[in-house]
Amino acid sequence: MANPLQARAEKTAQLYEDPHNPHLYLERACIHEQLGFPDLAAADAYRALSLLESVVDPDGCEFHAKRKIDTTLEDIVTRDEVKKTSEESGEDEDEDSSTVPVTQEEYNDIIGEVYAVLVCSLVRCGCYRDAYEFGVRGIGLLGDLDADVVNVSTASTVLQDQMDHVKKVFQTRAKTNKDAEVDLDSIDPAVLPAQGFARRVLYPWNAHEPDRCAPKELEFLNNRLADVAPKCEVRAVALPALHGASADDDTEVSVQLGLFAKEDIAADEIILRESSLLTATNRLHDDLCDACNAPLPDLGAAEPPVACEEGCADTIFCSQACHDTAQKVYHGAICGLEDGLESIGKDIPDPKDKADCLYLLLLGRALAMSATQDVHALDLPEVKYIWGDFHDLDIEHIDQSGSEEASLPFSFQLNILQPMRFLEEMEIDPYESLSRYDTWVLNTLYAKFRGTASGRLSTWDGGPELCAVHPLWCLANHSCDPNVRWEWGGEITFRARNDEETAVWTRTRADGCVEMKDAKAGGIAKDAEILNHYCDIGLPVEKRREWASGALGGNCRCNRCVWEAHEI
Ligand SMILES: C[S@@+](CC[C@H](N)C(=O)[O-])C[C@H]1O[C@@H](n2cnc3c(N)ncnc32)[C@H](O)[C@@H]1O
Repeated sequence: MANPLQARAEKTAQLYEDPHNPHLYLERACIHEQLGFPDLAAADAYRALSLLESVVDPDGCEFHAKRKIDTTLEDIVTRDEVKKTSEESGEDEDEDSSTVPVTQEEYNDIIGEVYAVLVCSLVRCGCYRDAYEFGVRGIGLLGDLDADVVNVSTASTVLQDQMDHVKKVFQTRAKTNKDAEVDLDSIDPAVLPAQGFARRVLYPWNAHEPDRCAPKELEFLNNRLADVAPKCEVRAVALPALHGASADDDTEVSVQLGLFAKEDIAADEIILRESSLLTATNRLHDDLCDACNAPLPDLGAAEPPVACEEGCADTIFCSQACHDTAQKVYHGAICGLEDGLESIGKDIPDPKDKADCLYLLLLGRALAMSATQDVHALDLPEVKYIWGDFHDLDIEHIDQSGSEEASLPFSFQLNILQPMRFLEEMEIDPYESLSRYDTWVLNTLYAKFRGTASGRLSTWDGGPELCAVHPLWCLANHSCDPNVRWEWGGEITFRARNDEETAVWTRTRADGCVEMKDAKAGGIAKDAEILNHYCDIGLPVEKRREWASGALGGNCRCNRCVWEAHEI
């Protein structure tokens, strides 16, 4: 392929014109595979598969596979025949005379390759559970097809090879005898990992990401900050680079943003108050405001809770103001559609999956915001300027074995299937809306949320139940010797620490003596950086590093950590 990026752009443009064409999704999946994006390839192959299913089960599918007619006589004849048949039967289902339905022959031609690409891509991402499910389905289906059908035997061989790989993963996970033969039917899919990884990168075709350190963008952010934190300012700052190879080089820096004090700030002063509608909860039938997640007032209060008047029975707001804002910001597009949407990502039995599902719900809120405001999700002000912790991308050198860049949790359920369900429940055609909600857009949203969202734990079971992105609050960097505390009720706040709250540095010398450094005074001096804490600062250095490494992208190298770990 001459230039895969160019080929991808051309194929994507064709898809925008011809969004229900499974051939094009399969072709783009192959380009994504070559570009080293098996996650995007899996999503395209799944779109092709879902559309192809309509060929064999037209009544069971909402979206039907069709393609723009080309100028061949055959296509024109087919189009005219379809038109005649629907006129005779009184149907006017497909008024679009520029498309023809995908035929059974076309289905037979590509179904094998679609399964092969889907399963290979899921295996490459490490999503073995869904790779197994589709592999078994594909092998069964291809077995039923005529062996003469084009590509079937090649695809069957590919699927069998992939299943051999899945069997090995199963044997390792289930700790069974490695030399024993494993029967595909005996595999318990629950033993296989469902979550793999995708590259966490700024996609070369992503034209939505701003140059956050440019003076114009800094001015924009500072204007927004004026109301939320009048004594603070956003500035560019050089932080130690903490990812992978850079982690060993303590001179390498990453230029990012941070919050700074514009003037002296007294101890205990609240310096930032921010509320956000980019929130999500996994509690069903909640007693929290649907918009800001503040507790709902009592029914008998002077200003009682406000229900959605369009019949969303479980959508309650803490005030008329939250109701009105919600309608404009995110609820407009989903008003009246609560029943279908309610079941997605909530009531998760396994606590391990709860945090990941909260990110899915946050994604759902971002989709609702985008649809309500008719704005691309990556251009929403709550999203556009937040940190995505992207790794550098070398598109010329693709590491097929999986690379350090592949650090974004990725699963078939959370990145492909459930987002499509969200769109369908929102009455948005996921194929026609590809330019807005393509998988790379969703991955970018996830990368941003995973780097910045704050979570709240349930008072019932200690599991995560609430999360939100506060786009200005999250500009503050971390230190294990922070100068602020944060609290999150309806709004999130920063309060300057007082003398009793600043961290005491402690380390044990080789001779067993404990060394301590006097804690700093509270308050924040003009021009000092506002330093938040992403972990409990009462923990010892190893534990703090362990807890904060996910949010930081590596081991903390703040002054306190470096001193306590005897690195200076
Ligand atoms: C919530 S964001 C903080 C704001 C971010 N600097 C920005 O430009 O928007 C978290 C990211 O900031 C960086 N960061 C925060 N504190 C850091 C620290 N003490 N050392 C190195 N990097 C830090 C890490 O890259 C981390 O993934």
